[in-house]
Amino acid sequence: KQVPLQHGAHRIGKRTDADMNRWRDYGLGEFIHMGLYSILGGDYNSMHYDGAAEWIRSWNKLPHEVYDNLYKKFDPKNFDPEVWARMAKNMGVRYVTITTKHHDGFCLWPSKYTDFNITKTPYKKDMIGPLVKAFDQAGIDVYLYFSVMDWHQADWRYDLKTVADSVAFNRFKTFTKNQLTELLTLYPQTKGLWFDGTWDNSWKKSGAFSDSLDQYLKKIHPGLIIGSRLRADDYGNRHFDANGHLMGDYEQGWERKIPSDYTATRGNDWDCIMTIPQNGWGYSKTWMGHWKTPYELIEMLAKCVSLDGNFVVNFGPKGDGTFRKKELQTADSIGAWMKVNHEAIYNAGYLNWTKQDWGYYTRSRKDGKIYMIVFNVPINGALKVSPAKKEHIKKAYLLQDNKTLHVEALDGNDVFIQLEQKNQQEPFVIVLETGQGGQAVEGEN
Ligand SMILES: C[C@@H]1N[C@@H](c2cn(-c3ccccc3)nn2)[C@H](O)[C@@H]1O
Repeated sequence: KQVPLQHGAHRIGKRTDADMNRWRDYGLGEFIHMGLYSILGGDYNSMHYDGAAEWIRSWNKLPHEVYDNLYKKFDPKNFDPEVWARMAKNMGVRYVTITTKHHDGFCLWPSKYTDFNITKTPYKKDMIGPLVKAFDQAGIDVYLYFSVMDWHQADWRYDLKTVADSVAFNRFKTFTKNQLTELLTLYPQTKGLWFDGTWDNSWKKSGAFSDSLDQYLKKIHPGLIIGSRLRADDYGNRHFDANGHLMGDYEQGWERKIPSDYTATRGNDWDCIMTIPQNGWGYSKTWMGHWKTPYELIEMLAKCVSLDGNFVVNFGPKGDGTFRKKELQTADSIGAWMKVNHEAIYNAGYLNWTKQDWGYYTRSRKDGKIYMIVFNVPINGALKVSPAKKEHIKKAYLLQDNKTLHVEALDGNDVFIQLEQKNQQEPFVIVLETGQGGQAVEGEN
């Protein structure tokens, strides 16, 4: 039963314009967290903050004014936007999301709405403009991360309990709208805005504003892509309105987690953003716990694309503007794999065949070609494939060298695909050519 809403979803079902179709086909993306927190790297006074490094300002051992005065030290001397763009290109990403202002309120662009910005630092120069230009020239689409929650602004409120709260928060809303207008005006190449810091009651009570802000931003920047983390509906629901419809162009809730299966995606567009360490987005001198290997990240990428999503790997450059070695190596390894196997990732999505243990299926949205991205080769070297009804496997071959593989018919239209050499050292892709109807391969007599 649907309830009447003033500020619910603007559209039911996927956005199908050219900009969104391009977004849907990205496959692989990159997130970059750079800010004052990058200077500390998760440490202060030789103590290590074991929360997420970009949240160190919230640590009771670090006085707010000490953190806020870090702007006097912000000087990424070794920052080179071309190096950042080349690294992304080499990794094979097709979109990048960069922090313009994180929760701490420090702006990496010359905002005229607050002095807490990069022009007041020893570095002085705008970082966002050169980055947008460099990525744009590298053919990588740019999205701008913007935190609504802003710990530096006196008018920010976690909740609206009094009239005074609402008066202050109204000023804050105007400030927010002004900064967003400024970003879209200064950097018109931007394809979308990535909102964060919208989980508090103050914003949940501002559904009408978030609705009008979304519409305003799309009016001044047609085609702009905004995920589901911006809006709240009439009742403070986020991501999905009271009628279960997604508010936003894609579901932006998958932070460090991946849908278990296709049903969990509710048939919406979505992407998953993922840290290489267990948690922590800004640079941290000591990565706590497990660092995901390139193969773990490639498996997450394959799983996301197999479920019609994109996968976005986060990097946290150091305060000097360079990346730690481990991150460069990770980008390199993923890039090497993508060079050989990108056909199974770009412009590819969900295939409704039964999931098998050896890995993930993707189907090209361009030509319908089917890919098997294999991570787990069974002991007997036989990969089971159960096509949907009426689909038959005509041919199977390795993407990397076009080597045809033997296909053995089983019951119905199931087959075993036989692998000769079982000593695969890394995830690999098999291409399947299918035909409709008829017995595609000779059964073994
Ligand atoms: C993209 C990531 N989102 C920010 C974040 C998420 N959260 C958060 C807050 C409440 C519940 C769960 C997660 N806190 N900060 C992280 O700091 C990083 O920017």
